[in-house]
Amino acid sequence: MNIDGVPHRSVWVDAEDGWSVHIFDQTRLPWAVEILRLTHEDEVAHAIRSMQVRGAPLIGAVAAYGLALALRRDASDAALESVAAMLGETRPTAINLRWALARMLEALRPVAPAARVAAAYAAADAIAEDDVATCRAIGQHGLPLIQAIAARKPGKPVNILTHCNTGWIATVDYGTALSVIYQAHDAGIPVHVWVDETRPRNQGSNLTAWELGKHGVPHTVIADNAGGHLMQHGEVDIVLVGTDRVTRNGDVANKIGTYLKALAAHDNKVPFWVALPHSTLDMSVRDGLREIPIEERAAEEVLTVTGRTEAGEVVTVRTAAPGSPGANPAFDVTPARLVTGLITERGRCEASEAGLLRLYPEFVAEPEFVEEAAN
Ligand SMILES: CSC[C@H]1O[C@H](OP(=O)(O)O)[C@H](O)[C@@H]1O
Repeated sequence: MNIDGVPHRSVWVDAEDGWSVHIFDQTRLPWAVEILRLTHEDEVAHAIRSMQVRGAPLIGAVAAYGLALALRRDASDAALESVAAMLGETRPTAINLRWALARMLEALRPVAPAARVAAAYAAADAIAEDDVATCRAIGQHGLPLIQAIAARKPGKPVNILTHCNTGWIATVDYGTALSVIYQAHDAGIPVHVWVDETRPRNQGSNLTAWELGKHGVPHTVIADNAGGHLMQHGEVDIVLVGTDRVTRNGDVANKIGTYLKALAAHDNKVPFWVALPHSTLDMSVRDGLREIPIEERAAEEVLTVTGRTEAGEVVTVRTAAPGSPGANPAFDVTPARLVTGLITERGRCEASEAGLLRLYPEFVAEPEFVEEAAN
């Protein structure tokens, strides 16, 4: 995707020094496009924890580069293992983080310390390039869904509801659910996107709306609680969301509020599709509700809101009553029974073990749990 016509990526190695890592500060978007130059694994860990960088596939890619940064100072076995473990603990729900670090460990453990830095950057680059190709392919496999709806309502926009941000800023490029939307828009299909604001961090109103506006995709920001009403009144043709972890039986962990959208979609017979790259699969888990760790973030995120004043100052203000406590589960789990289907880089399938194994036959044998591989 582009920013103002400039081809862009969400993470890149500095072309001048060849080793520092650049990301956007997503806590400053859409009000300012600020680039952070990361030079130490602790800066990477902070960026992930604070959501300066966020998005399941992207945090995996950035953590991979964070490991490369650490090895520049200490490429020992002990450093390799301890930094991978530290980065793996920054956020618990998105399996992509552990998937990427497991891939890095698999690539680097056999390499002599003296050759590890070059190998680490090569492995991190491979993860990033894999994500770009994967997310582009997700868009291509999702496109027929939009085309089929458009064919049934010629000349009218396909109304798509999406939750959180699953665009190019949440991945290395293209996005997941938004990759489908971009490809439909770029193919000339009239689309309109209902953008859930996605409290508490407003990834929808801040990031998805910014991305869609930059790309000229018609959209409307709505309160998180409006989606069910719109579905009841026939204003939503399809729900398209991303995910942070899909289990072997098709359960879907995603941003808090996704489950409620799935319930409303089910009740109104609106197709509910989930877009994901292979790095979001956790085929060692069979019961998402009981086994996927749900990140509990600071209550402050619920009790406040961040925005820009008329004077252009970005501020955070408390919106909740003084003294009231808050709770902030950052994800929820949508059971497979509420998911119409999964859109992956290999094609579409039903949200079930049989569906996933048809696309990913290599997972027939239960794999070692990814977390164990990363530790
Ligand atoms: C393609 S991003 C997938 C997923 O990640 C987001 O979580 P967060 O904003 O907390 O990093 C959100 O759940 C997206 O659906």
